[in-house]
Amino acid sequence: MPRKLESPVHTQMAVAVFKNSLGGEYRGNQSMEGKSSRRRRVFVQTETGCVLGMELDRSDNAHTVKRRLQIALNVPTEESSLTFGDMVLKNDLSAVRHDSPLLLTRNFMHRSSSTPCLSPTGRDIQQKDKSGPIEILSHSSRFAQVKQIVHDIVKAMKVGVDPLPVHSGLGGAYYFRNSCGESVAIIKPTDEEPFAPNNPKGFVGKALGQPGLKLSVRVGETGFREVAAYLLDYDHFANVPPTALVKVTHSIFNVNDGVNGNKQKGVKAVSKIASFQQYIPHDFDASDHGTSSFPVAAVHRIGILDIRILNTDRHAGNLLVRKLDGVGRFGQVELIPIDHGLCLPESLEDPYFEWIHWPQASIPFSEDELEYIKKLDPIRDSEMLRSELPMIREACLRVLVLCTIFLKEAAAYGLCLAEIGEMMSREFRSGEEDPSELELVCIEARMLIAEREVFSPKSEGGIDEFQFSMDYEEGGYAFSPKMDSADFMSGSPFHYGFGSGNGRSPLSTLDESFEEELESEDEEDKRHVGNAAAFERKPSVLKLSASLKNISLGEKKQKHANFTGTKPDNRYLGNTSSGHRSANEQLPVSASFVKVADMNEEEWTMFRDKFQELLSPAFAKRKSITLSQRQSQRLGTSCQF
Ligand SMILES: Nc1ncnc2c1ncn2[C@@H]1O[C@H](COP(=O)(O)OP(=O)(O)OP(=O)(O)O)[C@@H](O)[C@H]1O
Repeated sequence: MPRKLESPVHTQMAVAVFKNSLGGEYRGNQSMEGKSSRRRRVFVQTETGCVLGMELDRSDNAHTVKRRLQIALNVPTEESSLTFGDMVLKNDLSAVRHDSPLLLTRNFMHRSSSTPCLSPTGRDIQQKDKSGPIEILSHSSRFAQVKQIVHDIVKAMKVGVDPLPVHSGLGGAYYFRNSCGESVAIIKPTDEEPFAPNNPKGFVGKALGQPGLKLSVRVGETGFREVAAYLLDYDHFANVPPTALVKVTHSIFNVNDGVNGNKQKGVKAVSKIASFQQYIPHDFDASDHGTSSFPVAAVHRIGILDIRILNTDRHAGNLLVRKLDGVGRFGQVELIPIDHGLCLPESLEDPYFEWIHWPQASIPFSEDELEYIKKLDPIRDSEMLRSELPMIREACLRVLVLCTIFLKEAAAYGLCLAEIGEMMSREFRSGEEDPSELELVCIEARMLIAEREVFSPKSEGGIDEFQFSMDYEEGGYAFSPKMDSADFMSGSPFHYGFGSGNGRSPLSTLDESFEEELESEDEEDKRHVGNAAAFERKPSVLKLSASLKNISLGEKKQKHANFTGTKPDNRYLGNTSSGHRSANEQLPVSASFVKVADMNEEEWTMFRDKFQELLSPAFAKRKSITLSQRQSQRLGTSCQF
């Protein structure tokens, strides 16, 4: 055994800061800041939620990290990968920054709720944790407010003020309090999200890293999205409460026993990676109150944020309302947007914008709002997020870039919030889901760059090879959920707070995905028909561009069906998923009409340019639809604002 692996393990249940052979003891953030850059602390999380803090030095590699995990947590680490966002870490750990959360994932595809939980019992490894009870996983000044709240909570914990569990919502959440007993923060551990191994409300069954409630958002990855929404909310424009990623240690947190998903009793302090958000005192949420009193500017600002981040979960319960005048008259309420865990999906998705039919959303943007939108720079945003949240996936950033470009161009064209939101939303007709107008533009842009590659003299394989690879490299569906629909239906909390506007819910998306999974098996058979058949399909693929050019809203479904079969099978959009998982494992193909992760840098740049070019005709079409709708409904001057 290498010398450094013999060093003592400091851990307390799932808590640990692993001291390496350099012998230094971790004493919190301050001491790390003073140390040389040779030493970095990281937090390694297993798929079942155990967290081990350890200090790395330059000679460390994935193997040594895994060995330490094996010793400290008694978990098998063979056949597993150490991942950091999109990256699978091998020998070189230089990309891993101080305080980064890493994930240990097993390489087998079909994991289920019956997979034994690897949470340590604590008996073998109980030692004192050297780190503080709450540590912000960043030293950025952007989290100054959070730092102050953390300080207050730690003081309160020392005098015995304990957190309280939050009963609403599907995930595990806890109100942490100050010395006066007032709630000052809400903490949501990443391993207690819906379907995550330690969810306290019975919604378990998946490992961290697998597709979650939304198929394009992995289990355990909602925390960094909450932080991303806060970081992107420049000048506190939309009023997102200060949010950070933390490592937090407390006995209140939930740990399930792995086999049945039952709560473990008598568990001592456990460490979790969690989102930490300032608690904002409020009077009610937007589902409890008429929306007509909401200020136009507040609705616009939240809508602008939702569009940029493609929020798939802006239901009324995720808008807190505070009365400013004690009564809550028109304009005298403040809106606080919360719960951004399902934003920035890894591929274009159907967003959920509760505000879409509110009259405020049909009022044109103000000069200030247009100025704010004009100044948005999605490339700069991406760089900022990469630097503040190094685990963020490139696919999420590409979605941010596309949606921000879409917003900027649409606002400059003169579209209002409701029109932009509608263009991003899918339509459901006769039980079928149509791609949104935004997605159609993306499909068209991908078609055009694919055609360009086919006809380019530089194209190496020529048409046959190109077509063959399109047909054979499309995404295999790697994820096989073990829960059946009965499992999903069994918990009434699923009916809580979702999709009140259009009757859709994440549940229906899940059901659809199962159907599509079955269908994709048929597709799989069809794919293995050989090169000749693949070549046969070429003309229809090449014709798609032309056929989509004159697409109208009413024709969308039909045209799309002509292209892809009957469902979104994305022959342009998928990628191979082998028998082994990687950090960049593709999400299920059926989750999206448009993928963004599978393009290389050059394709992505070409795609972005094409996308931008295609926007103005799409906006013109939308404007004419709005006008004709207004005429037919005689709504022209009925607006009350
Ligand atoms: N920043 C905050 N300030 C005050 N209360 C909050 C805050 N964030 C969340 N809450 C309260 O906690 C409840 C649960 O939070 P949240 O909706 O974020 O959890 P969730 O498990 O993600 O819920 P859902 O299942 O609706 O997605 C909210 O309904 C709200 O009442």
